[in-house]
Amino acid sequence: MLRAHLIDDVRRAEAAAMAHLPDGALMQRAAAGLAAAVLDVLGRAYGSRVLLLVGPGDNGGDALWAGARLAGRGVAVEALLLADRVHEAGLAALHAAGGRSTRDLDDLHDAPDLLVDGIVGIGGRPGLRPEAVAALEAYADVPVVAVDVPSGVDVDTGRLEGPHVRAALTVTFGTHKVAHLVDPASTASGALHLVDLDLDLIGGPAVEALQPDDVRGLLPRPGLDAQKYTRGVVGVRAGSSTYPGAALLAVSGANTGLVGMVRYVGPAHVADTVRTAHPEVVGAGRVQAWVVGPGGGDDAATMLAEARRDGVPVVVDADALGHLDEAAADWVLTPHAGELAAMLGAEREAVEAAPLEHARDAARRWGCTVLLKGHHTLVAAPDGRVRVTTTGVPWLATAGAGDVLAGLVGALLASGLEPHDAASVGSWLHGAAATQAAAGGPLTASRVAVQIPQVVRETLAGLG
Ligand SMILES: NC(=O)C1=CN([C@@H]2O[C@H](COP(=O)(O)OP(=O)(O)OC[C@H]3O[C@@H](n4cnc5c(N)ncnc54)[C@H](O)[C@@H]3O)[C@@H](O)[C@H]2O)[C@@H](O)CC1
Ligand SMILES: Nc1ncnc2c1ncn2[C@@H]1O[C@H](COP(=O)(O)OP(=O)(O)O)[C@@H](O)[C@H]1O
Ligand SMILES: [K+]
Repeated sequence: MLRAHLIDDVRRAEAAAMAHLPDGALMQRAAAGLAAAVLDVLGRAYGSRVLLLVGPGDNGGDALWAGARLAGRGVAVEALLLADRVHEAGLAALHAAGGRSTRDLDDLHDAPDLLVDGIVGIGGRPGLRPEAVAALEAYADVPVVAVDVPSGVDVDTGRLEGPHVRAALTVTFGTHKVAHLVDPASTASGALHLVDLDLDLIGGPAVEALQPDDVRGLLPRPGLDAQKYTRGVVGVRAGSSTYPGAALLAVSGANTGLVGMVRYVGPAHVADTVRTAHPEVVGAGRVQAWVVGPGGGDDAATMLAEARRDGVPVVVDADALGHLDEAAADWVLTPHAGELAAMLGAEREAVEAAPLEHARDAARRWGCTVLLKGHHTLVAAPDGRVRVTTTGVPWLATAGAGDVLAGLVGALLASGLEPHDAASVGSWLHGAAATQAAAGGPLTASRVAVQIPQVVRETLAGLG
């Protein structure tokens, strides 16, 4: 599991570690990891040029000490000092290793190969000062390696307010931070590299992200004595004359072999189309979970009321979300930002600016799991736990992809996974299937569903 902690928990763990370590030991570990990661990006030391952007705190100190190490390896290192006072020992070390520093952007001429953003770290307030913005604008085409976090982002919430760094790589220390994983700040973090500081983090993670091993441990697999009914039956109530395709896509997400049987209930002509494409699918009967809503149109309210009567877990998606007055604890709601905004009486922009806060609010409000779709989909539980999906590609933002996801999550619920696991494992598989199917190019929702068994196969085999 990849875990992200809040700043206060990081500071507590750092203080505990420093109590029994020599002075500066943690910063040296951080700087060594940072220098190694920068060298990796540069590919060679001699002939490379790096510019450090240095702010007033220990984040700047990390950058300066790493700069000293890089200068010692033959990299041409300059530091632009963006504060009246910077980390003294770090600056002295940089100078001693042959690096140079200035306070004036005009002293710098040729563009470096790489910027190292040591402006602020976990002590930073959101936004950047004009001097920092000017330096970033002067080298807008140069890739940035962020130290700990891209400066200017709101580290604990993932919000973006005001100017901030856009990193190609963020080298972080001890544990991940919320802004690395949660939108919109995750889009400013680039690739992530964690330098282990051997911290003892006592507080639980603020958010976590499933890794292939976690998914392998959670995936349902049939026992030797399995029968189709013991593996779970999922039912899909979706589609209408206006949107017959949504029924097909939801069924294709449900019918990937993860349960013993799939039922479809909907208009007769839609049911015919569904069974032509998926001959395994049967009609009404007992299920262990329902998927309700994709393409339901005006029938969505009835679909939801009928599914509710069975007292089994329900995935509530798309049109059905507009008819939700109450939910049971074992339900999963799967809105995108626009749908969640309507559910909460908020503006879509407000949800997009603070998805973590809104997903948590919704999970508490309805007392069930809420899966908020987006670039990094969030799965929030009513007790505040949140998982974030880091698989997937932007090509997945395509019509019908959400219908496939709803079907897949429903199948995992029917197989017996608890709602938080079903939603987060489903979202992980959905993203991984999209990445594989897209293979660097465009994608349609149908292709995502077709790819799911292959992703399951590789995950079970430990190839993920
Ligand atoms: N906590 C840890 O476990 C470790 C922390 N280290 C480094 O220390 C950093 C935290 O250092 P600090 O606590 O000194 O804090 P920062 O270096 O993040 O900066 C805080 C300083 O920046 C100023 N400031 C705040 N917002 C600003 C803004 N938007 N623009 C300009 N100035 C701003 C503040 O007034 C304060 O002087 C971490 O991010 C990491 O890089 C590492 O050296 C090693 C381990
Ligand atoms: N920028 C993005 N990067 C990766 N995945 C995305 C991005 N934007 C949306 N997605 C994913 O694409 C899918 C779109 O679903 P949804 O909005 O419900 O569309 P539809 O209703 O047409 O099926 C969701 O799984 C969502 O997480
Ligand atoms: K930084």
